[in-house]
Amino acid sequence: MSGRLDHTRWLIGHTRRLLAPLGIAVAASVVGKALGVALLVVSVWALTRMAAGADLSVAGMIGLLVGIALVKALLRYLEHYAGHYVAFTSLQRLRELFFESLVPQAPAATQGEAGADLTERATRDIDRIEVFFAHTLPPMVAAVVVPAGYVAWLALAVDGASAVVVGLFAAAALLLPALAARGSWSNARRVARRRGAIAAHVADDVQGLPEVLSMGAGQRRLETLADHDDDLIAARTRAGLGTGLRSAGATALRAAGLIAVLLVAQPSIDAMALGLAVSIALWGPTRGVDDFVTGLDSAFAATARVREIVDRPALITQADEPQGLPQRSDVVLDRVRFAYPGTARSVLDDVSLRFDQATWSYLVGVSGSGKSSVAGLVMRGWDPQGGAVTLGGVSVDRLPLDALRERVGFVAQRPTLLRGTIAENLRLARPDASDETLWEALRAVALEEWVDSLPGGLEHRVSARGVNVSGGQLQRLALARALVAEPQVLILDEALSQLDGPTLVLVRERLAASLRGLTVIEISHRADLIPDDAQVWVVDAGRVVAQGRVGMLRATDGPFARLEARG
Ligand SMILES: Nc1ncnc2c1ncn2[C@@H]1O[C@H](COP(=O)(O)OP(=O)(O)OP(=O)(O)O)[C@@H](O)[C@H]1O
Repeated sequence: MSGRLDHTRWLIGHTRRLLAPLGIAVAASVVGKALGVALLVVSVWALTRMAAGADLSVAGMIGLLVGIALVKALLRYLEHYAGHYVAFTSLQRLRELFFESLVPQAPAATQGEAGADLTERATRDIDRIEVFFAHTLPPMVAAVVVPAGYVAWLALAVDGASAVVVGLFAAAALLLPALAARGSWSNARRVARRRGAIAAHVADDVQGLPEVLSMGAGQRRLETLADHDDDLIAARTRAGLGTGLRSAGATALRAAGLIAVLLVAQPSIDAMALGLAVSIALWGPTRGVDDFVTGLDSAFAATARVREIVDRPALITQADEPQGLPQRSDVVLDRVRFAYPGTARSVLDDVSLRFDQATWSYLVGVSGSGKSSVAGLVMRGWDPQGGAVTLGGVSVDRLPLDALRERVGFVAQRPTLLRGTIAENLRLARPDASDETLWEALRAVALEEWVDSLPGGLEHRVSARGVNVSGGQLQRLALARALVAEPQVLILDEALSQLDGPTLVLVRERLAASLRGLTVIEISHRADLIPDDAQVWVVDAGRVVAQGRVGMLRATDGPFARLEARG
């Protein structure tokens, strides 16, 4: 597990191009805090001078103090502006990095329960890192430089003994947070882990609410959530106790510092007054360190969670010199052997398949036979351990990943719609697609009458995940969306499974009539209703067990006919 120093290096690596604004924030913090101390010190110095009979202009002193206060306010603004500029630019970069690193890991990293946890890492964890960028370096530098400067001034201009005492107590106040460092760090990581677990648990419950309630598992789920909560509360209580003890220690230290100054500076009134003024005024800059230490540990714990994703070795890698895109769009698997990462069992064993350009081919087999795994390999969700997967004669691992995934459209059995209008959903891949293109796609999936009948038509709003449309409408909308994207290969993974027989036949007929060079690979566990003239591949337990024209296979007593008989 990486430590704080390592996380600091990693985070600073993302601010390299922001050194100028960071420098401005640090300088503004140092000068601003020095002026804050000066307000008190100058006031006390003026009073001691006046008490000693010096002829100082009160108006002039007030003018000076007002001037210092104004400049200090301006510098405070500058410190915050520059600090937050650095923070938000860095956080934006981290978010980009997070998503960039997820792309080659998808869908493996984004499947199932990982979703909610990933969302927590991509949003709230990255937000928590703000403390590191915006509220750490400037106050940290100021907490060291400002006391050092005033102690030097005290020593040179007022009284050496008071300076030593003020310096020692200021240093002790700075070192106090370090005493609790180990406990606070492990606690911060525990808090971060628990927060992630709670977010994942709540997301699962919200998504699976009907199942949880119908299984009578509501109470049990709440109890598990309460356990996570208890753990979080315990960790946060411990963190609060640490902060409280540190704060009490710092207060005691400050009081002791004042008494010590009085003891060593007497009988000189000047040394006592100025020593006290510097001591009291330095509480601000030194307290700054204590303030950010807790937030900083949360930021490092959040950094660790973000790095668990970003630093994870990519499942698939981009070719150093990707090849140009092929003209053809036939898909071929040649003697492919594949086991999911971390598992020993081959789910595809010596599999060779061929899906010709501009044809609608079928890949059928019982549940678990390896059909979806084929789709995953074509889109490079994973890479096979043996054999080759080619598109238009070029190995898919030689193609730029973005271009490959643009070319290969995919419609899942349970697709997701985004909250918005039907038109917005259909235009997901092509924001500039015309209304006519959208209607054409809707006609191809036999949805044009339904959309036309909706209030607003194309502008009708669908809810997130498409809960206000039926399963079959959802699947057909997803298919229309894939058609608008104009892929060259379209993989339908049980994507028409919720359609009744006649609608299924109608959609296949309409689509097949408008293929225009599109290569369609339909994955299904059902063999009935497939047209007689279609090419089909039958897989079973990760092996190809039959292949040919459907009509021919139907007439033979073999794997296809047996699959069809299962219904
Ligand atoms: N991400 C994964 N990690 C590990 N094993 C997996 C993963 N996805 C699928 N498998 C396993 O690989 C085998 C083939 O699964 P696959 O999803 O390819 O089958 P399928 O024929 O598409 O099944 P279905 O018709 O039920 O969708 C199954 O035994 C499954 O448990």
